[in-house]
Amino acid sequence: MPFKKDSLYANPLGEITSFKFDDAVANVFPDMIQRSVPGYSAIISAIGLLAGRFSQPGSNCYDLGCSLGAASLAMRARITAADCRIVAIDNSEAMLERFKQNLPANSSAPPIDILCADIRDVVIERASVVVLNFTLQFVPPADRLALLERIYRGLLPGGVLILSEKLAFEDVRQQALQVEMHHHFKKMQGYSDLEISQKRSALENVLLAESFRTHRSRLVAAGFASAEIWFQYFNFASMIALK
Ligand SMILES: C[S@@+](CC[C@H](N)C(=O)[O-])C[C@H]1O[C@@H](n2cnc3c(N)ncnc32)[C@H](O)[C@@H]1O
Ligand SMILES: O=C(O)C(=O)C[C@]1(C(=O)O)C=C[C@@H](O)C=C1
Repeated sequence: MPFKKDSLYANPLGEITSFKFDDAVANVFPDMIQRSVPGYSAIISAIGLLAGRFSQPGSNCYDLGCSLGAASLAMRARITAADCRIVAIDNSEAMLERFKQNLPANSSAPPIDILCADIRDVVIERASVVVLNFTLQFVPPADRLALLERIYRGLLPGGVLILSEKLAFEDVRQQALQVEMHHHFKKMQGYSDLEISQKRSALENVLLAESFRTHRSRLVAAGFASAEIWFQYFNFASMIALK
């Protein structure tokens, strides 16, 4: 199934419906995320490097909200610890169908189990690496602490959570500037003003971004020993939380 250029918001839409990870989005997702998230490729590569560093023999590496499996594949290419298993979970059938169809066979690399489930319901166990790459922002805020607590409990000593999110800023001028610069980034990637504004409306009340301060205090409340940003490009950041 070839992936196409994202033009979902290119024409005026009478009514803008809430953003969903449906067939239409899954069909264009690699192009959409690459042109929408500044630094996406760098983050995916680094997830592979971090999985190489943190994976422990006989452990599970989770990709929560895996979409088409970019982070799972980056981890698979870098894990050298024996008997690891990658568990990739998403609740979008449209995404997982395409992930399975495009998964290159590699019998010498860790197996990837692909599960269709809500990440708020799955058991996390014997984990050395857990990835939430632009997924927590779509989980209702009231459910975020419980999810992070379950991840923390499922991590082995020495385990890591890689949490990438669109950020919000407490300072009003910072917030306005970073959003403006993100929109400039999207224009540079070929999106029109109409595409940018219609997508923004579709994401309203669906993608709920929070500040780094909120993320860090929640991670600490969930049990993590420390949490730091290792990458940021405007209002998109990736954090490392250590057990
Ligand atoms: C922005 S995409 C993630 C991109 C992907 N991690 C990557 O690195 O390419 C967010 C994904 O999270 C999934 N998702 C959102 N909420 C979820 C939930 N409660 N349970 C499972 N998957 C969820 C969506 O279906 C979507 O595929
Ligand atoms: O396009 C935007 O403005 C975004 O916020 C980017 C974003 C994300 O951060 O997940 C939103 C939805 C799509 O899944 C791809 C990227």
